[in-house]
Amino acid sequence: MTGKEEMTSVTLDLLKKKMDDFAKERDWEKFHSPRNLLLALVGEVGELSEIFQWKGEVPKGLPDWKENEKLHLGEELSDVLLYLVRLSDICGIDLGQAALRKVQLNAIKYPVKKSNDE
Ligand SMILES: Nc1ccn([C@H]2C[C@H](O)[C@@H](COP(=O)(O)OP(=O)(O)OP(=O)(O)O)O2)c(=O)n1
Repeated sequence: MTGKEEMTSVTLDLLKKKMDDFAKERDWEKFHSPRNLLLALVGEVGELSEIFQWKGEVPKGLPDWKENEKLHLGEELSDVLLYLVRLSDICGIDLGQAALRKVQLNAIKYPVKKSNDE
């Protein structure tokens, strides 16, 4: 990674471009079909789950975790994100816009007043 990239805020569009370049450079576009990407995504969610498996409840911020455990967690979270971004791109979905719209729909479905009353 270049110094410039480290200072640039990471956007979904940047990750989308990185994944597209990664696949093109290796001639792996043929493998990145919607179904393959979905299965890869689910596999990475499994790897993410394994990190928490058998640990019991974990305090927020993971204060007792070693640095290498947190590094591993970051890697698995990233794999999930990267496959999700790639799957969305290959399906022609603008993930950022879709997520923003979903946040708005959630706010309508769960009004602040109503949820505070319950
Ligand atoms: N056909 C592929 C294979 C890999 N990747 C990228 C996306 C993921 O970020 C990462 C996944 O790589 P691995 O399949 O090697 O999985 P892990 O990194 O989790 O390794 P391991 O399963 O050995 O823990 O590489 C990809 O885009 N397309």
